[in-house]
Amino acid sequence: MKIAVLPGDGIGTEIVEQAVRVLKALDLKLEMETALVGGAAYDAHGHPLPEATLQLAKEADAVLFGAVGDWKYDTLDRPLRPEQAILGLRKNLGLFANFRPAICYEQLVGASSLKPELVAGLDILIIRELTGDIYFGQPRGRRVSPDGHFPGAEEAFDTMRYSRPEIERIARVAFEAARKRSKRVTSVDKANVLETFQLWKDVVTEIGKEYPDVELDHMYVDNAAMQLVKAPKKFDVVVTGNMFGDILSDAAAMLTGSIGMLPSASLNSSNQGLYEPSHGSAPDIAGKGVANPLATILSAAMMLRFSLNQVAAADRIESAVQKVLAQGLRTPDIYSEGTTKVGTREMGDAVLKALG
Ligand SMILES: NC(=O)c1ccc[n+]([C@@H]2O[C@H](COP(=O)([O-])OP(=O)(O)OC[C@H]3O[C@@H](n4cnc5c(N)ncnc54)[C@H](O)[C@@H]3O)[C@@H](O)[C@H]2O)c1
Ligand SMILES: CC(C)[C@H](C(=O)O)[C@@H](O)C(=O)O
Ligand SMILES: [Mg+2]
Repeated sequence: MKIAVLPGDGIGTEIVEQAVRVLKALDLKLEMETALVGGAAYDAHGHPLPEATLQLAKEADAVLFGAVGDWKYDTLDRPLRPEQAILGLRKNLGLFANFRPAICYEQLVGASSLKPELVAGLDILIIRELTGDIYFGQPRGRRVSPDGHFPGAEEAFDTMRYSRPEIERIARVAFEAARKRSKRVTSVDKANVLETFQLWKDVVTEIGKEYPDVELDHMYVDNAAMQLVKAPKKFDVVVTGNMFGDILSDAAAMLTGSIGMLPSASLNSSNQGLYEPSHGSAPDIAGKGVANPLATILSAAMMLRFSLNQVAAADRIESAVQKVLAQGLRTPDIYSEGTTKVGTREMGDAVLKALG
């Protein structure tokens, strides 16, 4: 089983290091090969997603990804910016289905910015479409405005678009996932304003008829953002487009205590997957050894479960994470009084030890 390990930038290298240590300790005969990606690859090779890195990812059974980006690259031409690496991997590998489970572990109820009773027992799954929407729609660009409110002014534009098959396949992913959980799907859209999301709603409703055992409801994204902080436990599986999913999953992260707790899996139709924390390279804390590695370690567990068919090993990692939280160990992002503050590496050490 071959894993492409792409740490990337900022805290990406620190957190992936811990996940790799955990994977190695499992004795699974995993072949891991590391490559540069993002700003690190740009610095070394002049491109955020070098051909060799893309090739490695394509040939691997799964990809373990850290994070990319730093403010210092924000003035580069867009194709050279670090973020294009993760977008390019998603597109090139066809990783259209992004799973972002937001689980509030019992020990972290107090770490959430919401009242404990709102998040205790929370277990929701955001399924984000990952290769379409305004992220990839053409045309896009900057130009002199030919019309509009200010003809002749500089303007920029992007295109939001979804095709029926793109919506059908992500809807099926959501309904199938719901069948294994509490059989409820909330489809989040903006059909009251956008054609793209009227089609989204129509198609999800049609596919829903193939799953009569799953209850489907629809919610506008603005309301969904509000409900997510008002009564998050009312949700089970949430399915939505690329951009709304990006925003709602960061919001959902805080229900779990920290964005440092939110893992993710991005799958294609052959179950090849890329596994990464939902957060970014966190330049504000990079190099300080304080980043929370648990989202990445939990992403590695998802990799074992979804792409490598190593369910027992995935269980071992997830129980080890629960154990270290029960021991009271906390990186600063999830720290609260009465617990023990540890750094990235110490948290990795503790998970290793707790693997048993
Ligand atoms: N998939 C990715 O690679 C990815 C995802 C999101 C953002 N980014 C990039 O990361 C860079 C920084 O973006 P941002 O600041 O908006 O988002 P971010 O997720 O990197 O950080 C947001 C906040 O959360 C904190 N944080 C994030 N991960 C943490 C962890 N594991 N432990 C503790 N605290 C953590 C950060 O310190 C920061 O205060 C940008 O260049 C952005 O484009 C990359
Ligand atoms: C870095 C960026 C391209 C990425 C996204 O917007 O998808 C990130 O925010 C994420 O959530 O994975
Ligand atoms: Mg995001």
